[in-house]
Amino acid sequence: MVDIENGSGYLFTAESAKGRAAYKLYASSVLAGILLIWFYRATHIPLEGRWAWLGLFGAEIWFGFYWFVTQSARWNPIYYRTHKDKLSQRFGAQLPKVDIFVCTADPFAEPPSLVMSTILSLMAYDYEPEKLSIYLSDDAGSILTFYALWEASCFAKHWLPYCKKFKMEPRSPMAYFSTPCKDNNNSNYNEWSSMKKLFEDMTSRIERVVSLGKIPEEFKEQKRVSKWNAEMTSRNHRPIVQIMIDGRDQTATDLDGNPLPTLVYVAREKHPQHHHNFKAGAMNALLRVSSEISNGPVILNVDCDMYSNNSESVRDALCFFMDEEKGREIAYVQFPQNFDNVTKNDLYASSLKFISDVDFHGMDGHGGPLYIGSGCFHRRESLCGKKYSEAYKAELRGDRPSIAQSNVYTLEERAKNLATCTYEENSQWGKEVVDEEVSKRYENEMMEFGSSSPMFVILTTIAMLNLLCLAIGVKRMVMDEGVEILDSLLLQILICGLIVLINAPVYQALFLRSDNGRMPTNVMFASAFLVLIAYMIPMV
Ligand SMILES: O=c1ccn([C@@H]2O[C@H](COP(=O)(O)OP(=O)(O)O[C@H]3O[C@H](CO)[C@@H](O)[C@H](O)[C@H]3O)[C@@H](O)[C@H]2O)c(=O)[nH]1
Ligand SMILES: [Mn+2]
Repeated sequence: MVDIENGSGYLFTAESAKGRAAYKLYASSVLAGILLIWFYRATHIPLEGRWAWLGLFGAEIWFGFYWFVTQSARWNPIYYRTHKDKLSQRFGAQLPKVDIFVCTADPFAEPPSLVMSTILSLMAYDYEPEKLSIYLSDDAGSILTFYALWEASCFAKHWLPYCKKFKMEPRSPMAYFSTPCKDNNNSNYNEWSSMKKLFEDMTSRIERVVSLGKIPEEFKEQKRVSKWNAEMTSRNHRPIVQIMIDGRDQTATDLDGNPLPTLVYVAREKHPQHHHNFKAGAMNALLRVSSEISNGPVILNVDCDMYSNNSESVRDALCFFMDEEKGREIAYVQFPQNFDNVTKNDLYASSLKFISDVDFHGMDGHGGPLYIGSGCFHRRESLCGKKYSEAYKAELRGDRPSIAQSNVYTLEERAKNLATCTYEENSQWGKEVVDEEVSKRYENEMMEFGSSSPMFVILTTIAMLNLLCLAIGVKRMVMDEGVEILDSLLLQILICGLIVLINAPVYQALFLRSDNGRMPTNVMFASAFLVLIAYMIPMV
């Protein structure tokens, strides 16, 4: 997508990874190895055991092909660097509006207190608040989440000035207050602890409301909650669009008198007869609703369980979109995802470290990786079906003519009509409830096998077969033939030993564990049967 340029006028530059010669040397040695194996195989066709030969050769060709394909994502990793200083110099107050979509679906599986920290991390972006609009899509249509959003909009009046003053990261209050105050200055510390207190009070109010399942009476009276009634359920209700903070409102300011970003609550219509298409359906509704209210030409989408850990992300993304030379070739700018809740050794490699540190940079050398669903900035046009053409000149400068000249009520009414479910049907949306024991095992880095899956049968069969072979090999060495056996079988025994070593968690799950995450008995029997067959084949 982008050439490697160092030109001083660019808003972003791409750099090739360092140490490529060493990598290429290494890759060549692997390639030589693969070719030698193929050569050996092709020139050593046995008279007997042709099937085994064919199987091995097939596997080796397949491996070689697989290895070759993966090189495309390793060969030329690209690292981008943005020049945000130039962005401000060049565009000043002419930067575009940005609409941010946060999706939530269930106030019990995705606690509103957590979702609000996500919202606050986005409201606190280092970007003109007049140009930011944050939409919370609530697929549960829950008044509890609505209440939480109102709490967050009040807390934002304290939080945004605090972020501005201390320029700290991350700006998710939950993440920020999870570590002790690093400031030794007394008055800063006092400010920190009173802010923390405010935040904790808000969180406990939200949590209380969620656990009681109903909102306080005084809130009911003051706020416009007439849209909720006793009949509505999360699966069957009219669309709700409520502008919580209207960015155009001169009186909507934080404690320092600075404007606040626009904040909108959206619950698209749900009806049992229409499929709602999960997050994709929510995103479509948000696209339409936001086009009526703010119509920002740049859209960021964030899952409610992911906060933004860098307040400059908007400016970073705009460096790509607004680059005069290359910007028009870029439809979306994606940020890597990091996870806080992985264990020390990341038992399941769930932090996607390898993908985001290696593969994605590798794919950047070929036009960029695929969209991973969250933490991604899109041009609105690219989501609305606009086709790329060479002649296209991206126009993101300045404010677009806004449709939104009307008052809040008219706007909400118009937006509501865009959030109906003409083509969305009801469907089961649920999340697995996390079992206490399962999470304890996860904390202790014990792998979860519990369910009987064909994958575990294969795994167990290979593990048991190798254990058996190792045992037989060792027995022959100790009891029968002595160490001479190593002359012919050293490599086999070594490989067997290695496989046994890496399968330690499997043996543990098979023979030593008694918790529910152990290997199911039927998997053990199926594998034992397969091992027996494999063991007997040479005898017939
Ligand atoms: O009916 C629904 C279902 C889900 N969501 C939201 O969609 C997001 C993603 O759902 P989650 O359960 O967190 O799925 P993950 O597997 O964690 O998400 C990954 O995979 C999804 C695609 O399967 C992508 O959309 C996500 O961005 C990506 O992070 C969350 O914010 C949900 O609240 C809705 O808004 N409506
Ligand atoms: Mn998620």
